[in-house]
This record gives sequence, C-alpha cells and structure tokens, in this order.
Amino acid sequence: MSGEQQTVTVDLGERSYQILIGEGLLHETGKLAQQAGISSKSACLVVSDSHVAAAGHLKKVTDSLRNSGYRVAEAVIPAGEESKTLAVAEQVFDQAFDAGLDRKSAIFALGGGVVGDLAGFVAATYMRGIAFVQLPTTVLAHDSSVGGKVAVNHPKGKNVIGAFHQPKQVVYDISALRTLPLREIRSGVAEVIKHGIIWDRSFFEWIETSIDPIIELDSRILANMLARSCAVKAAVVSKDEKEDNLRAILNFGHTLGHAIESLARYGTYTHGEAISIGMVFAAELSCELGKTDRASAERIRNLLQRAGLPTEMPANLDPAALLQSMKQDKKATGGKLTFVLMSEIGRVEIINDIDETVVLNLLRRLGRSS
Ligand SMILES: NC(=O)c1ccc[n+]([C@@H]2O[C@H](COP(=O)([O-])OP(=O)(O)OC[C@H]3O[C@@H](n4cnc5c(N)ncnc54)[C@H](O)[C@@H]3O)[C@@H](O)[C@H]2O)c1
Ligand SMILES: O=C(O)C(=O)C[C@@H](O)[C@H](O)[C@H](O)COP(=O)(O)O
Ligand SMILES: [Zn+2]
Repeated sequence: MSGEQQTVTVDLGERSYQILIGEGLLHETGKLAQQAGISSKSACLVVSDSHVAAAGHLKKVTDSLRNSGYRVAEAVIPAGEESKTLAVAEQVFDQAFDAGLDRKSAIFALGGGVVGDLAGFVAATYMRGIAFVQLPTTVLAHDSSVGGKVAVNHPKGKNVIGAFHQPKQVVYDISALRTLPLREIRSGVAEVIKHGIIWDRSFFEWIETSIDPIIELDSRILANMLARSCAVKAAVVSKDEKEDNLRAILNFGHTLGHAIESLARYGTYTHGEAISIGMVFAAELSCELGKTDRASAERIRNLLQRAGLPTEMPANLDPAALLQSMKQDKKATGGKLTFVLMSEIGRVEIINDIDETVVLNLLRRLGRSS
C-alpha cells in the first residue's frame, strides 16, 4: 500500500476545513480532532452503521478518541438508505441527550453518505447546531462528506429535510475502503465520473484510461483519484456554498436519479446506480436539445458501463410518475423542470424551464429501448 497522503482544502473563510486522505488515518482520529479544535471537555458521539461497525472501523475510532482523552458514546444505526429518516435521527437525538452532549460537543460521522448525511443533520440541529467531523468509509462518501449538505429523506422526496452545516474536518482513511462490497465501489465511482463530466475533462479522460485499476482500488492511484474528485467538489462549494446557482452543477444526473431512487423504493438502486442512469439521461437530453453531440453522450454511457454501472432506464417505472417526481426536485422552481445539461465533457450548464413533453417523450423512448 502507498503511504502517500493528500490534503484538499475547502475554502469558506472562517468555516474553511481540510480533507485529509491517506492510509490508516482512522487510528489518528483523536489526534486529528484535537488539531481541528474539537474540545475534549464535553462528551462526543460517534455515529456509524451496522456494516461499518462489524467491519471493525468503529473500534479504531473510539479507541483513538479515548486515547486522546475524549469521552465517547456510540450510536450505531441499521445500514442502508432506509435509515436516512427523521425517525432514525430522533433515536440519535435521544442517544446524544443520554450521553450528555452539550453545545461544545462534537459528532463524528463514521460511514458512507447515509451516516454522513444523517449524523450531519443531527449535528446541524441538536441544540441549534454543534460541531461535526466526517469520517467517510465509502468511495461515494468522497462526495457526501464534503460541502455541508446534510439531510434525511421524506416519503415525498430525497434529502428534503436538511440544512447546510459544514464539518470541521474530513478524515478519509482509504484503507477502510478495502472492506467495501464491489457493488458499493462501483456506485461511488459514478460520482467520481460526474466530477469529471461537470468540471474537468482531463480528469474524465484519466478515468477512461484507469477505470479497471480504479474498480480494483489500486493503491497506486486511489488517493490521487479521490483527491482530484474532492478537489472538484471543494472548488464548486467554495464558490457557491448554499447553491444560489453554480453549486447545482453537482446535481448532474440527479434530477432523474433522485426520482428513480424514491420511486423504486430507497435501497433498490444505490445512489450511484440511480445517478448513473440519470447521467445517461441528462446526456441524452443534452443531445436531444442540441446542446451536445452524440459522441460525447456515447462516451459517458461507455465509461459508466465499463465501471459496471447500470445505464438503462428501469423498465418497471412509469415515465409519468418519474416526471411528476422530477417536478418536485429541489432545483425546480414554480413547478418548472430544471436540469443540468452538458455542452461538452468538462462543461455543463443549468437550464430552467425545460419542456416537460420533451422529457416525457425521451423517458418513454429510452424506457422502450431498455
Ligand atoms: N451530502 C451530499 O453532498 C451527498 C453527496 C452524495 C451522496 N449523498 C447521499 O449519500 C448516500 C449514499 O452514500 P453511500 O453510497 O456511501 O451509501 P451508504 O452510506 O448506504 O453505504 C453503502 C453501503 O456500504 C456499507 N459500508 C460503508 N462503509 C463500509 C466499509 N468501509 N466496509 C463495508 N461496508 C461499508 C454501508 O453499511 C452500506 O451498506 C445517499 O443517501 C445520498 O443521497 C449525499
Ligand atoms: O453537494 C451537492 O450540492 C450535490 O448536489 C452532490 C450530490 O452528489 C448529492 O447527491 C447531494 O446530496 C444532492 O443534493 P440535493 O440538494 O439534490 O438533495
Ligand atoms: Zn449524489
């Protein structure tokens, strides 16, 4: 394994923080928390999920925190998207109270995007907001742990109940990724590919040449890949923290992707799988509206397929229902559809008020050919 460590900064003035990427960093959680100014006078809570705890990662974190003098409680939620609810958040609030967390306390989110989003939401709202640290353990969480979007789902939509609340630090121990199932590795690579498409053509081209070692988590390239992908996210968030406009480009593929996730029932498709299909759709829609060329759309589909991700519309989902769900997307205003469309690989734009007949016809056409 390579010992190379990477640091990416999210530049947000007094709320700036670092993303530390390297091997074995979970053993350093306590020391790094001290460096980030997390107080050890108050109790802290490590939130994780059942798979991450069973893989042994939780113990590394609690041991390290205790060795650095922190008083530590644990909250382990059931693994999976179905846990990203207000009901589970309420259980974590109870555990925070029981452990005596106060306004100087911190929450450590150890897991993938589900744990990060949920624990971050609890941190954003408990006593009107306390500190939190992201300890991502999935490939996908290079995206979810950065940028401060924290949320739980509502039966009517993904991430609808949430806030912007930046972590104090992101500690990304890439050795924890070795216990991830292959399907989850592929899922995370979808967001890596997204970062190439929306911002960095040379990164997309590098992924094209490296996709096989990426899926194998080749240690010679893993830290670099995650640092490059986090750097895209950090650059966008630093320019538009609360999604006034530019940040919406990070939603490429998510207009349809989120609709698929909620209509197919959370957990049927992973987040990365759903946005893979959503990115193919966004690229096709970009072609249909004359914004990009067919070759670029095909290139995206090919790379996603080579990453082992689904690219076909789910045959069992009704296009009219998908359209309805997309109209409730957070980017939509006044019931008008908003999509992130592509002009070329590396460049996208946010288009409001897209003709819904065009979208519906394309959903039907792609659904028939799948
Ligand atoms: N806040 C954001 O900016 C943002 C960005 C992207 C995605 N998200 C959200 O992130 C969520 C998806 O995140 P995810 O794909 O990480 O899903 P996840 O958190 O459900 O993790 C995927 C699976 O891997 C398991 N797992 C996690 N780490 C493991 C490890 N090291 N070893 C073994 N198993 C492990 C989990 O228990 C789970 O079963 C979605 O809810 C999505 O909406 C948020
Ligand atoms: O950070 C962002 O902004 C993103 O859009 C990143 C997405 O990958 C992520 O899935 C995010 O949770 C979606 O945000 P939402 O506002 O559409 O719920
Ligand atoms: Zn996403």
